[in-house]
Amino acid sequence: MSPMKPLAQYGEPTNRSTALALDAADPLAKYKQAFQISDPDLCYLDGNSLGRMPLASVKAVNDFLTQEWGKELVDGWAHWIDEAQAAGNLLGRATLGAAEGQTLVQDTTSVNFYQLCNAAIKARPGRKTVIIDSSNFPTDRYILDGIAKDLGLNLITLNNDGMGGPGQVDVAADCELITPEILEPFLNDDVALVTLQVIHYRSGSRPDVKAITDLVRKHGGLVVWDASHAGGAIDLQFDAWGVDLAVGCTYKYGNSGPGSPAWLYVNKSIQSQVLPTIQGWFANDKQFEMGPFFEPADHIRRFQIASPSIIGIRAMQASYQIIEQAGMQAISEKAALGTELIIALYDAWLAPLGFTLLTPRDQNKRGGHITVGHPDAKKIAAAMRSMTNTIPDYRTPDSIRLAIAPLPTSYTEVYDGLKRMRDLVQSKKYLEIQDSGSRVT
Ligand SMILES: Nc1ccccc1C(=O)C[C@H](N)C(=O)O
Repeated sequence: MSPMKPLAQYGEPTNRSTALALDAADPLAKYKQAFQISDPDLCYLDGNSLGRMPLASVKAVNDFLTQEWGKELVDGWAHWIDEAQAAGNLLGRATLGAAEGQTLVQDTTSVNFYQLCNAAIKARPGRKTVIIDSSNFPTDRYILDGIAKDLGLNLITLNNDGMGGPGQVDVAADCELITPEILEPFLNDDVALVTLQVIHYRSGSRPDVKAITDLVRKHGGLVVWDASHAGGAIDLQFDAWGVDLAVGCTYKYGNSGPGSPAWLYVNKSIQSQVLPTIQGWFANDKQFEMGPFFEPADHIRRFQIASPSIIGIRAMQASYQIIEQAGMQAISEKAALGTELIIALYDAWLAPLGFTLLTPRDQNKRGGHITVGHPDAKKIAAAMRSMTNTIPDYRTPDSIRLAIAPLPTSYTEVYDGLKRMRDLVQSKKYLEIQDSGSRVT
């Protein structure tokens, strides 16, 4: 597979022929057919929230129902029992740069985050400070706040977006980005845990995972990374970067379906030092002896709580096999080029209409989505859906996220979506939009 050339070599970004030329040269173009495309006119730019459905998932789930559960009944457990680990190995290999035995596919990102944050804090006894940023995803902020209250810890919220939070301290960050320089003044021998996003959910910024992990380690603390918006979009190399602990979901760029099982990663080098807070029976070393005492396995299973969702795992495996085949290098390259196209169209079309760019221009500092700000963002995002057959998403207070999910999204889809967005805002027709009444944005 030959690598893609820089954007400028395909032509002027505002010409549709440029997007068509990008698609013609795209080594991943064929993968769009692997997904259900019910409406070919729809520009789906929200793969950063919920990925499209791979056609292979239908067969995988159906086969599970009829050939496994339906036929095998309880005997199926003989081969289902370790599926959280098998699925974890696939996900780790395909998307995390993780060798076997360090990843589990189970539960939700929230539960996995709770488990790993608690484990990290307890692995640093005597340390009483935990650090998060105010632009972090709500579930991470709320869960860490709960843990801090439970364990009597001092929670520092780095106020990098002006929204504040418990124990807030103001920091000057560009595009919300937490850098080692911003973080370092808060690190000392009282800090047990720092938790950050690999790709910021709102702004799309990407911190330097290795540099921050090394810095926190130098001060004796641990980092829990949330890679929900990064997995399947950028080429993660957790083993090589020395990441200790990480979590993420599988329903965004992982295309595994709404509520699909999430994952956790615990580096082999620290597995013996960290323990689960929710001591489920799957974590017990001799699980089927069902003994009176909890004795955790000395490997990744010590973080498994309970029965894996096999139906969810079958859908997830179908999707991650496609990702593995396509390869994260090609996928991350398309995310970089596709987001560059979005930025070029933003410069030409959106900036003159009063939009601002909230994502870094440096492709090493972003992932698969670009975020633009506008005072009428909520209305514009809703009108794009109902009036132009283009799906972005809105995030409070004033952001619209526009993503290229590299496997199912074409460059032309991105181009058409951005053009419809420009025309809509230029015409001011979006001002006529009525609130849909949905709780979801
Ligand atoms: N699980 C959901 C259920 C309903 C609506 C959105 C979600 C999301 O996951 C949102 C995503 N994490 C985001 O960055 O906005």
